Amino acid sequence: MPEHASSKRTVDDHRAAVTELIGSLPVVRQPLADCLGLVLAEDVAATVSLPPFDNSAMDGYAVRSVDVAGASVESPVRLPVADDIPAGRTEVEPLQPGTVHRIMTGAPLPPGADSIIKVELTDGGTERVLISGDAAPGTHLRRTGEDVREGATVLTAGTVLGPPQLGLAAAVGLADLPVRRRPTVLVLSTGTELVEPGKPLRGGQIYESNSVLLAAAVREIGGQAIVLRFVPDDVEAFRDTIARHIGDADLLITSGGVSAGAYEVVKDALDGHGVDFMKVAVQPGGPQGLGRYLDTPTVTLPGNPVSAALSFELFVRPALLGALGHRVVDRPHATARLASPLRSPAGKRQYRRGRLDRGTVDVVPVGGPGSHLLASFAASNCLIVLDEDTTEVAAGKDVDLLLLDG
Ligand SMILES: Nc1nc2c(c(=O)[nH]1)N[C@H]1C(S)=C(S)[C@@H](COP(=O)(O)OP(=O)(O)OC[C@H]3O[C@@H](n4cnc5c(N)ncnc54)[C@H](O)[C@@H]3O)O[C@H]1N2
Ligand code: MOO
Repeated sequence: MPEHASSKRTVDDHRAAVTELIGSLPVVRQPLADCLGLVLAEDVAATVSLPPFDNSAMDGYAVRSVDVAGASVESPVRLPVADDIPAGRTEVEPLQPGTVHRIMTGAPLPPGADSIIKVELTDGGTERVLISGDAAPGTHLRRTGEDVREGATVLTAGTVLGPPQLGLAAAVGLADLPVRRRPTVLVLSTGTELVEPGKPLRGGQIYESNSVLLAAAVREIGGQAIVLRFVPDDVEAFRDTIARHIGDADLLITSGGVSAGAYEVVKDALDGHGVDFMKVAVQPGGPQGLGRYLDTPTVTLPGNPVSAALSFELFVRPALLGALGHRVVDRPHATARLASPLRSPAGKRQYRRGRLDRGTVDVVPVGGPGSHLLASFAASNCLIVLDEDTTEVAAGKDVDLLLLDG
């Protein structure tokens, strides 16, 4: 059967269809420890000010600045130490004129004190202390609310929660945060020829790699992947495996079994059961399927390892990022000079593997266009995008890139 480029779906249309299929994930309150990389779904406010109370920024002595005015090495001031305040003291006695309190970093400032003399400017005394430096009012003090005021919005909806944001949430007293919950994604590989890595390989068999790659790609963006051991090319076994696990899943991703062969298990099992199969005008990654199987969003990727990886990259990754609430779902683009000429099939958007190294202006194609060349993909850090109208690009021409490590 001849291929008609015009009857194929565009990359952008397929991506939009996958995005619509997956939709948005529900908002839940998640403990901070499980929020890394997730997106805040609502603004959140501080339950306390930060700092919550006036406190010392130094280990030293809380003083009234007038009591140490003019103190120096040549003319030190000796004062009685009336109290000792470690960090964590919840009750502090007021500071009486003419006395000091020994105080540690983070300990509450006693009423009446207006500055801190750090211990290095003293003899460190515990009964009486010799102070050989003065301090203007406010020295080494951390004031209530100077970082955050109680009730203020500290993190806004749409923020990607990294270590500093999670630390801030904890500091203002929040134990959990409203986020879009992690999607649970079933990853299922098909093919009688596939053998689990670590087991002996016979002629005609290959090690199964797609489920490892796809599960890692799901986890990288914050999803939970459940890898179902790949099933042989047997429609009933395939349907049984899915039926046993699909209940709790937000998405089913399969790889393999979707092209034109005699044993296309995914197609045979899902076609007419809520999943449609089509060709997308892309290379690699042409044969695709999507729909709802047993009412669960289902995306069927082609089996060639680079096809599966690239299909995830182009269609599933942005859809899952969008479902998680990310505002930026695209990889960064760049333009670079092509180091060696490339050809591309008319009517298809081709994604070639490339390397663009820091400080260089040329992008170097890595390996050929074949969708079985996994090592080339693993050695790349960008994709060279050759659009549907491009059939060749000469060396030295500018090309559009998607940066995979950006
Ligand atoms: N007559 C045609 N043949 C093929 C066409 C076509 O249009 N007409 N399309 C080709 C393209 S493009 C692709 S991509 C593949 C897609 O095929 P399937 O999705 O049916 O995948 P399989 O046949 O099951 O496998 C393809 C290839 O990839 C290897 N594979 C599969 N799964 C895994 C896995 N989990 N880990 C590692 N390797 C895997 C498999 O052994 C095959 O070598 O079809 C072309 N053919
Ligand atoms: O379209 Mo297939 O995915 O190139 O190898």
